[in-house]
Amino acid sequence: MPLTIQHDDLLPGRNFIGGQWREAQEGRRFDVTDPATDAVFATVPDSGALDAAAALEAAHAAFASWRAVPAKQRAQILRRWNDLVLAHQDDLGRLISREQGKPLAEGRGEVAYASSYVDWFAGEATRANGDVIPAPVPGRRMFALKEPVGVVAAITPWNFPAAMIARKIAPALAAGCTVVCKPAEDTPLTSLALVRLAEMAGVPSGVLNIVTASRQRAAEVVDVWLDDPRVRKISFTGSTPVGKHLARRSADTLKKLSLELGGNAPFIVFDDADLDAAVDGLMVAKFRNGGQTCVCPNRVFVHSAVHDTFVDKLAARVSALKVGPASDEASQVGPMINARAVEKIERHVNDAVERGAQVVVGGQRLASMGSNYFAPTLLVGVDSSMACSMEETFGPVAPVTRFDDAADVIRAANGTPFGLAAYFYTRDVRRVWRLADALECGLVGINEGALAAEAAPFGGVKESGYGREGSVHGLDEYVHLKYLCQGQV
Ligand SMILES: NC(=O)c1ccc[n+]([C@@H]2O[C@H](COP(=O)([O-])OP(=O)(O)OC[C@H]3O[C@@H](n4cnc5c(N)ncnc54)[C@H](O)[C@@H]3O)[C@@H](O)[C@H]2O)c1
Ligand SMILES: O=C[C@H](O)CS(=O)(=O)O
Repeated sequence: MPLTIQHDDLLPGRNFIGGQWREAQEGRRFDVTDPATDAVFATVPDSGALDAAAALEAAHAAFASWRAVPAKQRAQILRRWNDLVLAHQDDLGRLISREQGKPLAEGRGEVAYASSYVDWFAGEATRANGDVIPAPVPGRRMFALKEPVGVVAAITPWNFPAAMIARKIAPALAAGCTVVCKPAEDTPLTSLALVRLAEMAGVPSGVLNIVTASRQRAAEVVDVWLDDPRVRKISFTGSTPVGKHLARRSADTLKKLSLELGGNAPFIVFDDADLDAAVDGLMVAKFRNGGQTCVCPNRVFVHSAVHDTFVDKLAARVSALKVGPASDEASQVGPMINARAVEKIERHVNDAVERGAQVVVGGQRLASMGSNYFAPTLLVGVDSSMACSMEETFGPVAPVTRFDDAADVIRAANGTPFGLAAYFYTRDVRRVWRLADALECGLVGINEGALAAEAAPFGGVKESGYGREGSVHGLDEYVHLKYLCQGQV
């Protein structure tokens, strides 16, 4: 099925600054490619410092009036945005699949997922309650108010181009903040389409601004925002090295930061687990988006007593996965995002094999399909010395390690600088709580492979970052508390 868009006005192809669709001031553009074919199918502005500064001016100018808009009205605008997102679910799903490569069902599913955050934060806008504090001394009244922090810079990755934008922009607007956004260079079109729908929903001029830039110019754009004291918050999802750079560079102006960074999730199968459920959970968690998800299991630990049975069941499922372009409705695993991604996956598999792992399924590129395809892969005999155990592979590779002792596997699971997600399967209720306490991470799947939900707090610990998106805590990332103390009462 061709991934064509029915509504051309979803493809503005320009930056949105101060309520106007504009070319980059230096007039440059860069290519957007279809990862299924490597064909260029669109171009967008290759912005620089001038565009970043203009977006910031617009956001700063709009802040005073936007924060004064009653919360109920901000919520209504967000709801209109959400209605438009859902009304364009098919087009947006096709756009995501076209520029990101995920199967069409996942593209459509991501639109619904993105929408769930807009809907959620429309509700949260009206519940940004403060506190009335019992005064410890007579003659005083004490209050804590929630105030929007100011201009927010949102910097997003390519793997969930709609959901990551929604998860940042919706709470920022709900709180009364204005936004400058730089989407990932691999997937700018979905972000521009969402901003176009926000414009149609009535988000006022200057409140939401977006500038696109190539990989080479991303830092030039973001540095303008990092260095300017008027940007009060950076909300970033992406790799840990870039997250650390943002934290360092924004230190001089002491901005508030949310950093949703890389993971290295363990997936542990105990000897008393329901093995069919564990295989189901691993398939969902590992192969969603071709393994390019920050919460994907990156290390699979299986108890020796069930190892061979589990591996046999898993091998049958992995070999049955249908790889293909998103334009084929039957595809379950699409192309990887780009050549760099495939090179990393190949390096991890080759390194594992050289160090003694065995390939049970897959293990190589699918070059006949295109340059960005890698076969769904199952490795056994993996150990902690291998690159695939230490670094996030971000691809369709399930590396299995055998274990015998619960204390050892907890140590191994925690033996990484990262701490985003972890999963385990067991029927022992005491073990459930021991593991839930012991695992060093922000999200735990207990006999469950699908974790994310707008109502849940999403975020990591250690070098997976800090801050939480979604849930009743998500809005707090975009407000500060102001304490009022009234005397002579
Ligand atoms: N924790 C989470 O919620 C979460 C969610 C999705 C992705 N991720 C992580 O993101 C990574 C994959 O995404 P990616 O490759 O797009 O990450 P990335 O860090 O390379 O890029 C993310 C964004 O940062 C921008 N960027 C790159 N270099 C920059 C610089 N020097 N200064 C300013 N901005 C810069 C990019 O243009 C892009 O918009 C993985 O590690 C994945 O785990 C984490
Ligand atoms: O890649 C990271 C995500 O945050 C995706 S999800 O929220 O887990 O769907």
